[in-house]
Amino acid sequence: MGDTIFALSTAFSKSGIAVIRISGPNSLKVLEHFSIRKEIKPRVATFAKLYDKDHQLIDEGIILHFPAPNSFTGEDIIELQLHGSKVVIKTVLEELSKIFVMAKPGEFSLRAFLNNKLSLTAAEGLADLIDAETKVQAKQALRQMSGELDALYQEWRQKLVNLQSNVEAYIDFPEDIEDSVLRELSKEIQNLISSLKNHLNDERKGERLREGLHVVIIGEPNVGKSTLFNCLAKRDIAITSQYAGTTRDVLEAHVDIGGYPIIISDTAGIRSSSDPIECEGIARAKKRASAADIRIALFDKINNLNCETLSLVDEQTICIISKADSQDSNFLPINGMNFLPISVHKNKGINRLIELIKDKAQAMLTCNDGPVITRQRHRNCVQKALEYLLIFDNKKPIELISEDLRLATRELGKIVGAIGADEILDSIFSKFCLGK
Ligand SMILES: Nc1nc2c(c(=O)[nH]1)N(C=O)[C@@H](CNc1ccc(C(=O)N[C@@H](CCC(=O)O)C(=O)O)cc1)CN2
Ligand SMILES: Nc1nc2c(ncn2[C@@H]2O[C@H](COP(=O)(O)OP(=O)(O)OP(=O)(O)O)[C@@H](O)[C@H]2O)c(=O)[nH]1
Ligand SMILES: [K+]
Ligand SMILES: [Mg+2]
Repeated sequence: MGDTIFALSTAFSKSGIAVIRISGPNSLKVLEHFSIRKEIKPRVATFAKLYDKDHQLIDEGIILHFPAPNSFTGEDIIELQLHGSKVVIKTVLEELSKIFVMAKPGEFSLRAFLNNKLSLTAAEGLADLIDAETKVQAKQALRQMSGELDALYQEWRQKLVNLQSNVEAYIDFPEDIEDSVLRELSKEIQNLISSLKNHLNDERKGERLREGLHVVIIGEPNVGKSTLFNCLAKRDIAITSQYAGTTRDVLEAHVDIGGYPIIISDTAGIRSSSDPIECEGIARAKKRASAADIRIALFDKINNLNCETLSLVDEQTICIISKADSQDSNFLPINGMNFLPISVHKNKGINRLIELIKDKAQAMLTCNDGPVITRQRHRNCVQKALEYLLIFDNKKPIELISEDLRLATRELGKIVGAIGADEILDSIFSKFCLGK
């Protein structure tokens, strides 16, 4: 630590206001550097002018001082709230680099974590909030920022620490340990095992919510896939035409459906083809279809349903009759399946389709109880902790029992940052954005 760092915390683009943050023991030096003469009172917004060494005005702005330890990072912070002009931003950053060090991505949050201002999972939640594209994603991030997930893992970890210290009391006198103590220990461990298993058995809902749900549109050529794709994306992304075989590459759009993050893909029409490029497109379409969470299968002929598309239909597939321009959008039961007629051209059934996607997303992404795993990192650690608990056997020598408990504790410690190996912190914070 030690260094005083700075970064632009807002986006580098033309904007109303730009915020530059400076954090570290020497941050107040910035006042002298820009010849700011006004007294800057702690935590009070002060209007001031910034000058360069030749007494030329750079900009006028608002200065904030958050004295340590009562700041976001826990260090002395100065904020320069300037006009969002690229020239102003560039000039000020250039000046700051003469006296301070440019912050690395996530370095402010890393310092906040190291100064106990943020738990590790709360810092991850903060990064998720910034990355969130929909309300439900933001809600999950805010829950994690509030410390729920941290509290859960800390509670489990503390239980393990207590159990381990109970066991260790007997290490030098293993013959003194009574059966009732071992039975109690077994019981506690079985309880933890079932809590951890429960927590892991979540169908990756939290992670999927963070990443977005993959929905793919499939069907034979010319059924109107790209037309529907553009309609759902509310943008003219894909080329549509009357010629079968128009789409070759998989196209993607991020859309917000009822607060749920959906990554929707348009694909090449599936048919047998001798054109090698079209064949590659079809192979990609099939691959994407099987990897997706939800499929939307389009058929434009009720009486002659395309077999190859039908073979890709499963529980998580929404079956659509497309180009149903003169039809009501009520489900049609065909061969024991329900087909929703839609028409993009006549705007029929589209809202119903959106509702269907939303319902499926809700079912796949909503966890009812307790804080959830939101990253693979959490899952890996909980899984490993579980594995150490599963090999618990109260007939083992006490030293071995104690060692397994220690290793399980360590895995939970990694999630909450109690085991703060540099490489763990590096891999987490380096993915944050600059200035955060
Ligand atoms: N201008 C500005 N807006 C911002 C931030 C910022 O750094 N600057 N934030 C940056 O992420 C977020 C707010 N987060 C913050 C977190 C803690 C403190 C802070 O001063 N904490 C003190 C006092 C807490 C209190 O008064 O309750 C502390 O923790 O001791 C400030 C902002 C969003 N908005
Ligand atoms: N009448 C009518 N025509 C439609 C509708 N949706 C799409 N079409 C027409 O169907 C034709 C094919 O549409 P596309 O969206 O290119 O079909 P596609 O499934 O993406 O085709 P490929 O990419 O070639 O597989 C175009 O002429 C569209 O205008 C609709 O709701 N009603
Ligand atoms: K087409
Ligand atoms: Mg197409």
